Amino acid sequence: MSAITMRELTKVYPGGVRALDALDLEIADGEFFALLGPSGCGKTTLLRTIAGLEVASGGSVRIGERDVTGLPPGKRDVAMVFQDYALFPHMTVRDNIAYPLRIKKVDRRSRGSKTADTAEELDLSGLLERRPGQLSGGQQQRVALARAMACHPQVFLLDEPLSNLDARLRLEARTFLKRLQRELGVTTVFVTHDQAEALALADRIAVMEGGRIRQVGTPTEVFRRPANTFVAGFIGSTPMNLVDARVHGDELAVGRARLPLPDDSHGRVTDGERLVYGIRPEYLDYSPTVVPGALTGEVVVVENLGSVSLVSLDVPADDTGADDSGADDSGAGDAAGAERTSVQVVVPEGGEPEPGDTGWVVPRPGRSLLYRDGTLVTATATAEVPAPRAGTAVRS
Ligand SMILES: Nc1ncnc2c1ncn2[C@@H]1O[C@H](COP(=O)(O)OP(=O)(O)OP(=O)(O)O)[C@@H](O)[C@H]1O
Repeated sequence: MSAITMRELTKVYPGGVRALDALDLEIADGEFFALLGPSGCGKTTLLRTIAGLEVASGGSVRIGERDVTGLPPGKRDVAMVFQDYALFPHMTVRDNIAYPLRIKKVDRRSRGSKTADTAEELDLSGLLERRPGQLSGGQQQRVALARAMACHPQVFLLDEPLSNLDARLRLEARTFLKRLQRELGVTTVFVTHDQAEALALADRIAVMEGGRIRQVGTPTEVFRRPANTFVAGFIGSTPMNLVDARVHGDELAVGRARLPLPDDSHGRVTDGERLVYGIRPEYLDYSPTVVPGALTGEVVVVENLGSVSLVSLDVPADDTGADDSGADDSGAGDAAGAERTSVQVVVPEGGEPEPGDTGWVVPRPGRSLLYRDGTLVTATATAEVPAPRAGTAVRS
């Protein structure tokens, strides 16, 4: 078990693609850590560079006390599980699990006992004589994990560990993986492009873009307080509402609505300043009746998500004329096709409106965020993040 520390880690592929750009990251001993981001952001390159399968172009990787930057994969004491599991098709499950022990020249007797123990732990004892082709996807995944575990490495590296499983098996495997990691307590880094998977599994998440890290935090932190609009748009099963706004005294003008300034923005914004107002659809309450000052608009789409619906409202976004010309009061702004923006709100079962209805949406206290030039305007202290409740609104 070990911490992993990366300093100014850079990887430039032949041809000039800068897949990792002077990246700094610390992963704690025993942590279950997710690398998350869109395709091409450098997740797999980072994992492979920790494993030693890619050679860093600059910077360093430390595992525990050791600088492993120049070491080959076999000398790093890490085990990697590949997306396609990379099992040997001609070998039995037993031989697949024992393979790395054989490479390490572990004697036959302890090889046998370690293989049996690991198989037992992963519920594979009854399958030891089968070949990979005779196993289900979930069983193959467990064999790949067993092969990685048999050597008791300091670090597990998992590349999209659940992506080859169908939706139901994936949920099962998720629970299994989380329990296993907790029991073993081995520092584990996994790559995923699925934000729901990262939120559900990880102790902490690094959200990456273009070879850099845009935010590192617990699932609660990245969900509730995305550090920038990139993370705000990427995390969450429905993206955060991000709407143009203007500071108006101690209020915020969003379209024609006047909202209270978020608590932690007091003293950090100036009157008249243009910012982006962010609020998650889960943290807005829908009202079919007038709420003075609230955001209001026409319901355009109602999507049924099971126990809740996602309601999209078309909200007038343009507040520029409101104070200066009084044109808004005449309704001329609408007729002239004033800018509109879409605001989404999660509505519980039974309260869904119909398309064409007029609705009002009210932010829950403490959930509104402000972004200046794409960066969160905040006091930054994570202590300000309310403690997560059981059954938090993070959906997966
Ligand atoms: N062997 C290579 N040679 C040249 N460029 C590469 C190589 N491997 C990856 N790249 C480039 O490096 C960047 C990062 O790729 P990487 O595979 O690390 O991204 P990723 O976040 O894992 O993406 P995905 O989710 O699609 O797997 C991409 O622009 C990719 O095209």
